[in-house]
Amino acid sequence: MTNYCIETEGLTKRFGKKSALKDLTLEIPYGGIHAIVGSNGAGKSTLFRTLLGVETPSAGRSTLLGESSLSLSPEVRGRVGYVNEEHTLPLWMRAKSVIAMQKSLYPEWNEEIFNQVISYFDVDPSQKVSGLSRGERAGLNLSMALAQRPEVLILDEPTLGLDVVARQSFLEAVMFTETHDKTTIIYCSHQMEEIERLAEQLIILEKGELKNNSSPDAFVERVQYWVFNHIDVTNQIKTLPGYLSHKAIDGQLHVMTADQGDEFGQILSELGAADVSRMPINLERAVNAFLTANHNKPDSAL
Ligand SMILES: Nc1ncnc2c1ncn2[C@@H]1O[C@H](COP(=O)(O)OP(=O)(O)OP(=O)(O)O)[C@@H](O)[C@H]1O
Repeated sequence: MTNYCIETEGLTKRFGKKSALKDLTLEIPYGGIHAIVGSNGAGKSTLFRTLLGVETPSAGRSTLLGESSLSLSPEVRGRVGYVNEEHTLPLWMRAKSVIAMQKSLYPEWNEEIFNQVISYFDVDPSQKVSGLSRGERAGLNLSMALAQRPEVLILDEPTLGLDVVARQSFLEAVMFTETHDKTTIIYCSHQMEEIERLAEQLIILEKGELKNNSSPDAFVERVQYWVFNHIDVTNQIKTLPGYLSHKAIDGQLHVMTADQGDEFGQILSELGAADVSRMPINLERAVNAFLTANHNKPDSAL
Protein backbone atom coordinates (compact mmCIF):
# COMPACT_ATOMS: atom_id res chain seq x y z
CA MET A 1 0.00 0.00 0.00
CA THR A 2 2.68 2.54 -0.90
CA ASN A 3 1.55 3.96 -4.25
CA TYR A 4 -1.07 6.18 -2.67
CA CYS A 5 -0.73 8.84 -0.03
CA ILE A 6 -4.16 7.88 1.27
CA GLU A 7 -5.70 4.46 0.94
CA THR A 8 -8.77 2.99 2.58
CA GLU A 9 -10.24 -0.46 2.19
CA GLY A 10 -13.73 -1.35 3.38
CA LEU A 11 -13.47 1.48 5.90
CA THR A 12 -16.54 1.55 8.13
CA LYS A 13 -17.27 3.72 11.15
CA ARG A 14 -20.46 3.28 13.15
CA PHE A 15 -21.71 5.52 15.93
CA GLY A 16 -24.45 3.46 17.54
CA LYS A 17 -26.93 2.67 14.79
CA LYS A 18 -25.56 5.36 12.50
CA SER A 19 -22.88 4.55 9.93
CA ALA A 20 -20.72 7.60 9.28
CA LEU A 21 -18.53 5.61 6.82
CA LYS A 22 -19.80 2.56 4.97
CA ASP A 23 -17.37 0.12 3.41
CA LEU A 24 -15.34 2.96 1.93
CA THR A 25 -12.59 1.97 -0.48
CA LEU A 26 -10.66 4.99 -1.69
CA GLU A 27 -7.26 5.59 -3.25
CA ILE A 28 -5.69 9.05 -3.43
CA PRO A 29 -2.39 9.22 -5.32
CA TYR A 30 0.50 11.50 -4.41
CA GLY A 31 0.36 15.08 -5.72
CA GLY A 32 -2.42 17.36 -6.90
CA ILE A 33 -5.47 18.88 -5.28
CA HIS A 34 -8.23 16.42 -4.44
CA ALA A 35 -11.58 17.89 -3.47
CA ILE A 36 -13.84 16.02 -1.08
CA VAL A 37 -17.45 17.04 -1.38
CA GLY A 38 -20.56 15.83 0.40
CA SER A 39 -23.66 17.05 2.16
CA ASN A 40 -23.61 17.79 5.87
CA GLY A 41 -23.14 14.50 7.69
CA ALA A 42 -21.71 12.70 4.64
CA GLY A 43 -18.75 11.49 6.69
CA LYS A 44 -15.96 13.84 5.56
CA SER A 45 -14.71 14.79 9.02
CA THR A 46 -15.07 11.21 10.23
CA LEU A 47 -12.88 10.13 7.32
CA PHE A 48 -10.19 12.66 8.26
CA ARG A 49 -10.35 11.75 11.94
CA THR A 50 -10.08 8.04 11.09
CA LEU A 51 -7.17 8.65 8.71
CA LEU A 52 -5.37 10.61 11.42
CA GLY A 53 -5.98 7.84 13.95
CA VAL A 54 -8.26 9.97 16.15
CA GLU A 55 -11.19 7.62 15.51
CA THR A 56 -10.87 3.83 15.40
CA PRO A 57 -12.77 2.22 12.51
CA SER A 58 -15.53 -0.29 13.21
CA ALA A 59 -14.26 -2.32 10.23
CA GLY A 60 -11.78 -2.01 7.37
CA ARG A 61 -8.47 -0.19 7.34
CA SER A 62 -6.74 2.95 6.16
CA THR A 63 -3.22 4.15 5.55
CA LEU A 64 -1.75 7.62 5.47
CA LEU A 65 1.63 8.08 3.75
CA GLY A 66 1.95 4.30 3.73
CA GLU A 67 1.42 3.80 7.47
CA SER A 68 -1.63 2.31 9.13
CA SER A 69 -3.82 5.04 10.68
CA LEU A 70 -3.99 2.87 13.79
CA SER A 71 -0.27 3.24 14.47
CA LEU A 72 0.96 6.45 12.87
CA SER A 73 4.51 7.27 13.87
CA PRO A 74 5.37 10.80 15.07
CA GLU A 75 7.52 11.06 11.94
CA VAL A 76 4.54 10.51 9.61
CA ARG A 77 2.30 12.73 11.73
CA GLY A 78 4.88 15.48 11.25
CA ARG A 79 4.49 15.16 7.47
CA VAL A 80 0.74 15.81 7.58
CA GLY A 81 -0.80 19.26 7.91
CA TYR A 82 -4.40 19.88 8.96
CA VAL A 83 -6.29 23.16 8.73
CA ASN A 84 -10.00 23.37 9.55
CA GLU A 85 -12.54 26.17 9.54
CA GLU A 86 -11.99 27.13 13.15
CA HIS A 87 -8.45 28.41 12.61
CA THR A 88 -7.78 27.80 16.28
CA LEU A 89 -4.76 29.78 17.46
CA PRO A 90 -3.72 31.01 20.92
CA LEU A 91 -5.67 34.27 21.08
CA TRP A 92 -3.59 35.82 23.85
CA MET A 93 -0.29 35.60 21.91
CA ARG A 94 1.11 38.01 19.36
CA ALA A 95 1.28 36.67 15.81
CA LYS A 96 5.09 36.79 15.81
CA SER A 97 5.29 34.67 19.00
CA VAL A 98 2.96 32.06 17.50
CA ILE A 99 5.11 31.98 14.36
CA ALA A 100 8.32 31.62 16.43
CA MET A 101 6.76 28.79 18.43
CA GLN A 102 5.74 26.91 15.29
CA LYS A 103 9.17 27.45 13.73
CA SER A 104 10.86 25.88 16.75
CA LEU A 105 8.56 22.85 16.57
CA TYR A 106 9.08 22.03 12.88
CA PRO A 107 12.64 21.38 11.68
CA GLU A 108 11.47 21.40 8.04
CA TRP A 109 10.13 24.96 8.43
CA ASN A 110 10.65 26.94 5.21
CA GLU A 111 10.83 30.68 5.76
CA GLU A 112 10.55 31.50 2.07
CA ILE A 113 7.26 29.62 1.73
CA PHE A 114 5.97 31.22 4.91
CA ASN A 115 6.81 34.72 3.62
CA GLN A 116 5.29 34.01 0.21
CA VAL A 117 2.03 32.67 1.59
CA ILE A 118 1.63 35.27 4.35
CA SER A 119 2.15 38.00 1.72
CA TYR A 120 -1.32 37.14 0.37
CA PHE A 121 -2.74 38.38 3.68
CA ASP A 122 -2.47 41.59 5.64
CA VAL A 123 -1.11 40.19 8.90
CA ASP A 124 0.88 42.50 11.18
CA PRO A 125 3.20 40.18 13.18
CA SER A 126 3.12 42.48 16.20
CA GLN A 127 -0.66 42.18 16.43
CA LYS A 128 -2.33 39.94 19.00
CA VAL A 129 -4.08 36.93 17.46
CA SER A 130 -7.33 37.97 19.17
CA GLY A 131 -7.25 41.19 17.13
CA LEU A 132 -6.81 39.49 13.75
CA SER A 133 -9.83 39.22 11.48
CA ARG A 134 -11.16 35.76 10.61
CA GLY A 135 -9.53 35.99 7.15
CA GLU A 136 -6.18 37.09 8.63
CA ARG A 137 -6.28 34.23 11.11
CA ALA A 138 -7.03 31.82 8.26
CA GLY A 139 -4.04 33.25 6.35
CA LEU A 140 -1.71 32.94 9.34
CA ASN A 141 -2.88 29.39 9.93
CA LEU A 142 -2.40 28.41 6.29
CA SER A 143 1.04 30.09 6.06
CA MET A 144 2.24 28.20 9.13
CA ALA A 145 0.78 24.91 7.92
CA LEU A 146 2.49 25.31 4.54
CA ALA A 147 5.84 26.46 5.95
CA GLN A 148 6.01 23.10 7.74
CA ARG A 149 6.19 21.64 4.23
CA PRO A 150 3.68 18.87 4.82
CA GLU A 151 3.56 16.09 2.26
CA VAL A 152 -0.19 15.91 2.75
CA LEU A 153 -2.25 18.94 3.68
CA ILE A 154 -5.87 18.39 4.72
CA LEU A 155 -7.94 21.55 4.40
CA ASP A 156 -11.34 20.99 6.03
CA GLU A 157 -13.68 23.86 5.03
CA PRO A 158 -10.86 26.39 5.44
CA THR A 159 -12.66 29.30 3.79
CA LEU A 160 -15.88 29.03 5.80
CA GLY A 161 -16.92 32.50 6.94
CA LEU A 162 -14.27 34.32 4.89
CA ASP A 163 -15.27 37.24 2.68
CA VAL A 164 -14.63 37.18 -1.06
CA VAL A 165 -11.25 38.96 -0.78
CA ALA A 166 -9.88 36.70 1.96
CA ARG A 167 -11.18 33.64 0.11
CA GLN A 168 -9.46 34.75 -3.08
CA SER A 169 -6.14 35.18 -1.21
CA PHE A 170 -6.58 31.79 0.39
CA LEU A 171 -7.17 30.05 -2.95
CA GLU A 172 -4.20 31.78 -4.58
CA ALA A 173 -1.97 30.76 -1.68
CA VAL A 174 -3.13 27.15 -1.99
CA MET A 175 -2.48 27.14 -5.75
CA PHE A 176 0.97 28.66 -5.21
CA THR A 177 1.85 25.86 -2.82
CA GLU A 178 0.60 23.09 -4.99
CA THR A 179 2.68 24.22 -7.95
CA HIS A 180 5.82 25.06 -5.94
CA ASP A 181 5.96 22.42 -3.26
CA LYS A 182 4.30 19.29 -4.62
CA THR A 183 2.16 18.90 -1.55
CA THR A 184 -0.83 16.56 -1.90
CA ILE A 185 -3.78 18.71 -0.93
CA ILE A 186 -7.08 17.28 0.27
CA TYR A 187 -9.58 20.10 0.02
CA CYS A 188 -12.96 19.76 1.65
CA SER A 189 -15.42 22.48 0.74
CA HIS A 190 -19.07 23.20 -0.01
CA GLN A 191 -18.04 26.01 -2.39
CA MET A 192 -18.23 24.66 -5.93
CA GLU A 193 -16.50 27.63 -7.53
CA GLU A 194 -13.48 26.85 -5.34
CA ILE A 195 -13.54 23.22 -6.36
CA GLU A 196 -13.88 24.22 -10.01
CA ARG A 197 -10.79 26.44 -9.76
CA LEU A 198 -8.61 24.15 -7.70
CA ALA A 199 -9.40 20.51 -7.94
CA GLU A 200 -7.94 17.94 -10.27
CA GLN A 201 -9.93 15.14 -8.66
CA LEU A 202 -13.45 15.28 -7.27
CA ILE A 203 -14.33 12.78 -4.57
CA ILE A 204 -17.99 12.70 -3.59
CA LEU A 205 -19.17 11.11 -0.37
CA GLU A 206 -22.82 10.50 0.30
CA LYS A 207 -24.05 9.05 3.57
CA GLY A 208 -20.63 7.53 4.19
CA GLU A 209 -20.31 5.95 0.74
CA LEU A 210 -18.01 6.83 -2.14
CA LYS A 211 -20.08 8.09 -5.08
CA ASN A 212 -17.43 9.58 -7.34
CA ASN A 213 -13.65 9.76 -7.73
CA SER A 214 -12.80 11.33 -11.07
CA SER A 215 -11.82 14.66 -12.60
CA PRO A 216 -14.50 17.36 -12.18
CA ASP A 217 -15.04 17.34 -15.96
CA ALA A 218 -15.63 13.59 -16.00
CA PHE A 219 -18.11 14.01 -13.16
CA VAL A 220 -20.07 16.71 -15.03
CA GLU A 221 -20.32 14.21 -17.91
CA ARG A 222 -22.06 11.80 -15.53
CA VAL A 223 -24.97 14.18 -14.98
CA GLN A 224 -27.50 14.98 -17.70
CA TYR A 225 -29.98 17.80 -17.90
CA TRP A 226 -33.06 17.14 -20.04
CA VAL A 227 -35.74 19.65 -21.02
CA PHE A 228 -38.94 18.77 -22.86
CA ASN A 229 -42.46 19.98 -23.34
CA HIS A 230 -44.52 19.22 -20.32
CA ILE A 231 -46.27 15.90 -20.21
CA ASP A 232 -47.93 14.49 -17.16
CA VAL A 233 -45.39 11.78 -16.43
CA THR A 234 -44.17 13.04 -13.08
CA ASN A 235 -44.70 9.72 -11.30
CA GLN A 236 -43.15 7.68 -14.13
CA ILE A 237 -40.17 10.05 -14.35
CA LYS A 238 -39.25 9.29 -10.77
CA THR A 239 -38.95 5.57 -11.53
CA LEU A 240 -36.74 5.98 -14.61
CA PRO A 241 -33.10 4.84 -14.43
CA GLY A 242 -30.69 7.43 -13.04
CA TYR A 243 -33.45 9.87 -12.01
CA LEU A 244 -32.13 12.62 -9.75
CA SER A 245 -34.69 15.42 -9.77
CA HIS A 246 -37.30 17.26 -11.82
CA LYS A 247 -39.01 20.60 -11.94
CA ALA A 248 -41.78 22.12 -14.08
CA ILE A 249 -40.88 25.55 -15.46
CA ASP A 250 -43.05 27.51 -17.90
CA GLY A 251 -44.84 24.43 -19.26
CA GLN A 252 -41.63 22.45 -19.68
CA LEU A 253 -40.26 19.68 -17.52
CA HIS A 254 -36.59 19.93 -16.51
CA VAL A 255 -35.11 16.60 -15.43
CA MET A 256 -31.69 15.71 -14.06
CA THR A 257 -30.31 12.19 -14.38
CA ALA A 258 -27.09 10.38 -13.59
CA ASP A 259 -25.16 8.09 -15.91
CA GLN A 260 -27.72 8.10 -18.75
CA GLY A 261 -27.00 8.26 -22.48
CA ASP A 262 -29.11 9.27 -25.48
CA GLU A 263 -31.39 6.28 -24.91
CA PHE A 264 -32.85 8.17 -21.94
CA GLY A 265 -34.08 10.85 -24.35
CA GLN A 266 -35.68 8.09 -26.36
CA ILE A 267 -37.44 6.70 -23.30
CA LEU A 268 -38.82 10.19 -22.66
CA SER A 269 -40.07 10.45 -26.22
CA GLU A 270 -41.74 7.04 -25.93
CA LEU A 271 -43.51 8.28 -22.81
CA GLY A 272 -44.93 11.11 -24.91
CA ALA A 273 -42.42 13.92 -24.29
CA ALA A 274 -42.05 16.36 -27.18
CA ASP A 275 -38.98 18.38 -28.22
CA VAL A 276 -36.61 16.57 -25.88
CA SER A 277 -33.27 18.34 -25.63
CA ARG A 278 -30.18 17.93 -23.50
CA MET A 279 -28.76 21.10 -21.94
CA PRO A 280 -25.20 21.77 -20.79
CA ILE A 281 -24.61 22.13 -17.05
CA ASN A 282 -21.79 23.35 -14.87
CA LEU A 283 -20.09 21.59 -11.97
CA GLU A 284 -22.13 23.32 -9.27
CA ARG A 285 -25.42 22.24 -10.79
CA ALA A 286 -24.21 18.71 -11.41
CA VAL A 287 -22.98 18.31 -7.82
CA ASN A 288 -26.13 19.89 -6.37
CA ALA A 289 -28.38 17.59 -8.41
CA PHE A 290 -26.36 14.60 -7.28
CA LEU A 291 -26.29 15.53 -3.60
CA THR A 292 -29.88 16.66 -3.26
CA ALA A 293 -31.28 13.52 -4.92
CA ASN A 294 -31.11 11.52 -1.72
CA HIS A 295 -32.32 14.22 0.60
CA ASN A 296 -35.65 13.78 2.31
CA LYS A 297 -37.93 16.53 1.10
CA PRO A 298 -41.50 16.88 -0.15
CA ASP A 299 -40.56 17.18 -3.82
CA SER A 300 -37.34 17.33 -5.81
CA ALA A 301 -35.89 20.62 -6.92
CA LEU A 302 -33.37 21.16 -9.67
N1 LIG B 1 -18.74 11.38 17.79
C1 LIG B 1 -19.88 11.11 17.16
N2 LIG B 1 -20.91 10.53 17.80
C2 LIG B 1 -22.06 10.24 17.16
N3 LIG B 1 -22.28 10.48 15.85
C3 LIG B 1 -21.29 11.06 15.16
C4 LIG B 1 -20.04 11.40 15.77
N4 LIG B 1 -19.25 11.95 14.81
C5 LIG B 1 -19.97 11.95 13.67
N5 LIG B 1 -21.17 11.41 13.88
C6 LIG B 1 -22.23 11.24 12.86
O1 LIG B 1 -21.65 10.68 11.71
C7 LIG B 1 -22.15 11.31 10.52
C8 LIG B 1 -21.01 11.90 9.72
O2 LIG B 1 -20.53 13.04 10.41
P1 LIG B 1 -19.29 13.91 9.87
O3 LIG B 1 -19.02 14.96 10.88
O4 LIG B 1 -18.19 13.01 9.51
O5 LIG B 1 -19.93 14.53 8.54
P2 LIG B 1 -19.37 15.70 7.61
O6 LIG B 1 -19.47 15.19 6.21
O7 LIG B 1 -18.03 16.14 8.06
O8 LIG B 1 -20.47 16.82 7.84
P3 LIG B 1 -20.36 18.44 7.78
O9 LIG B 1 -20.26 18.82 6.31
O10 LIG B 1 -21.67 18.84 8.38
O11 LIG B 1 -19.18 18.86 8.60
C9 LIG B 1 -23.17 12.32 10.99
O12 LIG B 1 -24.45 11.77 10.85
C10 LIG B 1 -22.84 12.57 12.44
O13 LIG B 1 -24.00 12.86 13.19
